Amino acid sequence: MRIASVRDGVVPIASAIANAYIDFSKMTASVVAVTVEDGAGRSATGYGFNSNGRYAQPGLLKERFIPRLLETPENILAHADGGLEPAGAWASMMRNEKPGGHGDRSVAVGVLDMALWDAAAKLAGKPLWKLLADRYRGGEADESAWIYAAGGYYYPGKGLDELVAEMQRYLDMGYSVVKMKIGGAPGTPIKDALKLDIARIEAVLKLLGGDGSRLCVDVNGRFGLHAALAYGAALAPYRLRWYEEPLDPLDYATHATLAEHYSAPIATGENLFSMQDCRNLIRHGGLRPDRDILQFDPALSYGLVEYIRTLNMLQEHGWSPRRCVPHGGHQFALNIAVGLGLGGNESYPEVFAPFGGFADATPVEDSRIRMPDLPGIGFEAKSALWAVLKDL
Ligand SMILES: O=C([O-])CC(=O)C(=O)O
Ligand SMILES: [Mg+2]
Repeated sequence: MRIASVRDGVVPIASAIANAYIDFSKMTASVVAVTVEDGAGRSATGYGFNSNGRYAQPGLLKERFIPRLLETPENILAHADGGLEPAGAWASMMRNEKPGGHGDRSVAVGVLDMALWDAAAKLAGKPLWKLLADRYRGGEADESAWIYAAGGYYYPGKGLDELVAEMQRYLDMGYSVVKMKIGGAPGTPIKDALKLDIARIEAVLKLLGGDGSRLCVDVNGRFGLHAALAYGAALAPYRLRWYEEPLDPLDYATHATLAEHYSAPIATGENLFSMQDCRNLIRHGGLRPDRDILQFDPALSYGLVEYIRTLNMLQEHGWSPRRCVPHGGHQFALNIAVGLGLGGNESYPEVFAPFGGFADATPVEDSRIRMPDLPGIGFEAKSALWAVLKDL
């Protein structure tokens, strides 16, 4: 087993949308293609990319992680089942990297890790979800994944009518749970934002028949404790599906205080990039394993090799993998959700194209989706994404 070649590029995913913390006017993604030869005459090319929210990492890839990946000793790339073991490549990429301070290097490694898993599944002639179920769950995969439609961004000129029309489109596509941004009406102080957001939330809830369990709201880490508590008190009567990233993602103590005062589900974790950071959230964030949602995104956080460490850590702390619903709306996390039995996956029906969204011929029914039976992650079955990746 040998890493034969690695190619990388940068593509734009810029758009005019904004959340409470950033706009996406200059957002980019790294894309990579990794070709692996198995020494028995077979080769496979896997593809990877980073999900939205962090930028492309061409410098880190070219200077450190691609050269180290190409130097991976052949003997650590073999899995006991005869296939490719991405953990060997991961160890090689992380040689001479100190612990802590995960920053953007976890994004660069995550992009390559995704491509390695795509190649591993293609070499095995199986979809990734099946390879994962075979390697880690005695062959047992879920039949489908729960997904929800994430959107509700701030956008120039977007008012209540446009917001409700957007959510209606998601319902028409087969989603029954939707997510919208709050806490960030452009140029609005947080005290005025609450009034505006309650009007936005009530407009969407009306569309959802008043059922709070069908609506998630996302603050993108903008609030301090005071605003998070004030919003929490206002949101509590609606019994929302979840209240996402209310606080700075690394400020665990404030999460613990919020969780004492807000009893409905809290979701967070899309900006935690290592098992160790996730463990600190679990140890110190006061989150509740019977209701809260963990959104660690393998594409941003050193990939699936690290995500498996995170799932093991969660198990040691009494958390079920069903509490995990990864951020990022990509096919990689969707395969992981079905193969490893997570609680579901995010979906972006209208934003972050072509990286958001799933295989073309997989309809959403009652917020659930089935997986195509195609070797690898399934990028080739998503035409808009494949049009970008095939040029690598
Ligand atoms: O707006 C973003 O940065 C993406 C996000 O939080 C999400 O999908 O939950
Ligand atoms: Mg979010």
